[in-house]
Amino acid sequence: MRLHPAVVGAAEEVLREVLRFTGPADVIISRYFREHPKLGSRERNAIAEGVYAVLRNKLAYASFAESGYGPAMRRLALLGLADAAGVDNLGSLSAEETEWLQRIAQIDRASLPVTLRANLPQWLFDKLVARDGEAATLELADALNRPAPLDLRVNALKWKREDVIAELAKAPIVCEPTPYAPLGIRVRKKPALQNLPLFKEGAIEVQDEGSQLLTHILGAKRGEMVVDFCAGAGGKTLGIGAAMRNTGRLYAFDVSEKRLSKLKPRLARSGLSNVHPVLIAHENDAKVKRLASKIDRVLVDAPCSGLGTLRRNPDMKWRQTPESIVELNAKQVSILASAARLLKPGGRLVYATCSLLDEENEAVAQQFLATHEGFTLVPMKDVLLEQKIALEMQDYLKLSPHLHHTDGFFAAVFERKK
Ligand SMILES: C[S@@+](CC[C@H](N)C(=O)[O-])C[C@H]1O[C@@H](n2cnc3c(N)ncnc32)[C@H](O)[C@@H]1O
Repeated sequence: MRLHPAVVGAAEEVLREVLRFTGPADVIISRYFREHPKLGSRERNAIAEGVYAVLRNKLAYASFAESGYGPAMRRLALLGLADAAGVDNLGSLSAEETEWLQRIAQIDRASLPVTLRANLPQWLFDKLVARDGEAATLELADALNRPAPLDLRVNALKWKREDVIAELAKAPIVCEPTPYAPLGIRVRKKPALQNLPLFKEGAIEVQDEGSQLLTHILGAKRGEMVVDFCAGAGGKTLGIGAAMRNTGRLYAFDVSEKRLSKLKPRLARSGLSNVHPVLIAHENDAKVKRLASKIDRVLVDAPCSGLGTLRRNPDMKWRQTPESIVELNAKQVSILASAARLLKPGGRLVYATCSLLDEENEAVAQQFLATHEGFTLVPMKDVLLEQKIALEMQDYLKLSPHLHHTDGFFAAVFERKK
């Protein structure tokens, strides 16, 4: 069915704003939809997916848009919409525009120069090629430039995974268990979940399989004292609280009141009563210091470049710069040092990011070990064995979309010496 002709102008307007990179693309898109309530759901979907397609393929599309007709922003919008909805579903195109889009569709992407195929900013492309080589970088870029599947986590307090899969099948929603995360479900298409009874009663949450694995790596147990240092809206907090079987005490720290406030309704749905959200001013806040040496496990899901989540947030690659990575790096080191003071002897500290860059990952872990004699590295392969997770890793967890079909994640586990 053809889309309303207004989608092209709307996509153009949204793109103009998004490509200024003054804020996250999802926030700009949601605001536009709030301000334009008459747009239908198919149109909204095509506009959002079309804008995301431009962000994913920006370099290649900019080169394609050197040919074509009409204003440059319209050409980009048409390329994105054609990718998201198909040329035949776009109404109101001129004959030349349709013919142009059909010509572009014939281009063999493998014949493009490597930088256009990768669609990464030059600094990032160069960094990855220097580390992994060109072939592996292109494979990684290809996986990062595709939309992510929809993964769910089952709330183990309330349901078993196989029962949720059977219940979803009745909807009917086609899904399967995730290969590595024991409570994960991968959904084939992207159905609306918000109105499902399973969602309303807190049996499921949307969470990438990689993110779920971090919760298991922390290994929190019944009755323990645990801190989720950078809890945000609580993606991982909810999984940790359930792993603790709603016992013990789980502090959810964050410096963002807005993000922590999004945790509240999720907590209410989850049935957890062991979680204590705590707004802190910074990582050295007195509220943190009060818990020094009292905690069994701390997760530092550090603020990072987010370059491992480009499947969901393709704008991040254009918004990050080498300078922003340096700033984030200083924050990561400082948060990790403060979090380390919380641990009891024998306690475990997990440092995690959704970055693909060594300077946010191994380099931070190695610097931590070099400056914290009281801690040792627990090799990731041992942690995964303890948790019965069938993933081949050495010292660290390194998940990558082209190898594991998850977002890109890194994790290191440290233990405070007894
Ligand atoms: C990667 S996000 C966390 C995502 C969250 N753990 C989840 O699973 O949904 C990083 C978080 O760190 C928070 N943050 C930034 N600086 C911080 C600091 N100094 N101390 C604690 N949290 C901080 C940010 O507000 C953000 O919510």
